[in-house]
Amino acid sequence: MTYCKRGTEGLIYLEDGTLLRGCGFGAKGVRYGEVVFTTAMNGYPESMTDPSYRGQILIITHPLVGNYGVPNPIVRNGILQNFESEQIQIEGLVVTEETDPSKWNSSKSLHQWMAEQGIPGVSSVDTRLLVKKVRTLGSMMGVIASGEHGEDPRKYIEMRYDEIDFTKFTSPKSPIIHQNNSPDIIVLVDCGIKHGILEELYKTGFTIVRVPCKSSADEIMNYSPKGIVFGNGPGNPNILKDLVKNFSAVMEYKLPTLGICLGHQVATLALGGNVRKMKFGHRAINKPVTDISNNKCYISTHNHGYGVYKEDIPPDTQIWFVNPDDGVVEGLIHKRLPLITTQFHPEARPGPNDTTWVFQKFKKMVIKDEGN
Ligand SMILES: NC(=O)CC[C@H](N)C(=O)O
Repeated sequence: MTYCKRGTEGLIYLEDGTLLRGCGFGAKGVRYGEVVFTTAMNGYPESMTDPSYRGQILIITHPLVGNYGVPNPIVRNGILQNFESEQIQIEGLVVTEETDPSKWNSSKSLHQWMAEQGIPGVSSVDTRLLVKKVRTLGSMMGVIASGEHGEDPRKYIEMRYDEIDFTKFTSPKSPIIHQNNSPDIIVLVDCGIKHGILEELYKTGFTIVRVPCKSSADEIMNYSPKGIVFGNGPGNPNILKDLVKNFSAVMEYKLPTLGICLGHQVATLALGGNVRKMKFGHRAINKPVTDISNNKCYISTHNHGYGVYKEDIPPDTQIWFVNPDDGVVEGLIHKRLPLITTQFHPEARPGPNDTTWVFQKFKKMVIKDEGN
C-alpha cells in the first residue's frame, strides 16, 4: 500500500491496459485525455496553463513538482506575465512526488491551485514506466482519477483526442485589443494564445488585436493590419479546415506573416504541405533547433504532437530550422511571400531566451513592408 499524505488515492490508466495506482491530489475527479510527457524541469505554472495542452493528461518527468508553489498572477497591458492563460488547461497532472512550496512569491501550493480549478492529479506512480510506454507505443488515450475510482477506467474515454476541435474552448469569442503606443496594428489569430507570445509581440511596439480562431480574411483585413500572426493552439491541425482556408485567403494580401507552432502547421497545410502525427511529440524546454542557413543551434521550448517532415514541406518554401535529433522541420521561410514560421516557441515561456529574436525579425519584415 502507498502512503498518501493527502489521504486520497489515485490512478492513471493508459489505453494499452497499463493501470498504475498511487495517490490523488488537486481536485477529486476523473478525466480522460491524451497522455503526453514533458521533460521540462521547471515552469509547471506556464506549462499547465498553456492552451495547447488542452485535452491532454500531462506527465512531468522531473521527480519533484511543486517546490516553488504557484504565484499570484501579474498582468501588464492585459497580458499575464507569469502564466500562459487565465486557467489550468491540462486535463490532469501525473508526477512522481508533489511537494509543498517554499518560495517568497508562492501564494498557494500546486495541490491547492489544482483543487480550486477542478483539475485532478496523481502522484507516487512510476513516471519512468509511463514515459517508456508512451515513447515505445506512442501517445495514447488515458484516464486519470483522484479520489474516485471507477470500476473500469476505459468507460470514461468518450472521444479520440485527434478528432476534437479544442479551439472552441481556448479561442476568445470576440476580438481583444492590446493598445500600444503605435496606431499600427498586428492581427493575431488566437486559437488559444500563450501570453508569452502576446508579450513578445507587444514588445515589438505595435498594437495587437487578437481575433477569434475562425475569423474570416475579411474580418482580419477590416483592421488594416501591417502584419499577421497565426499563433499556437491545441489539437489536430488537420481538422481545422476553416482556419486553413482563412490562412490561404489572408495570404492573398501578401502581408508580413508569422506562424508559430499551430500557425506553422496551418501555414504548411494551406500552402500544400502535410502535417503528420508524431509518435510522441516534442515537449520540453531544452530542445535543439538548427538554423540551416548558418548552422547555428539554439535551445528552445517545444510543445507539439504533430509535425512537418522534410518530405512534406509545401512548394515554394525552404526549411529554416530543423531539430537535429530527429530531423523534424522546426521552421519554414517562404521563397516569394513575406512568411516565416517556427514550430518551436520563440517566446521561450518557460524556456531559455535564445530565440526571442524571431519577433525582432518579424518586426523588421513589417517595417520594411511599410516602407514600400
Ligand atoms: N503548441 C502548439 O501550437 C501545438 C500545435 C498542435 N496542437 C500540436 O500538438 O502539434
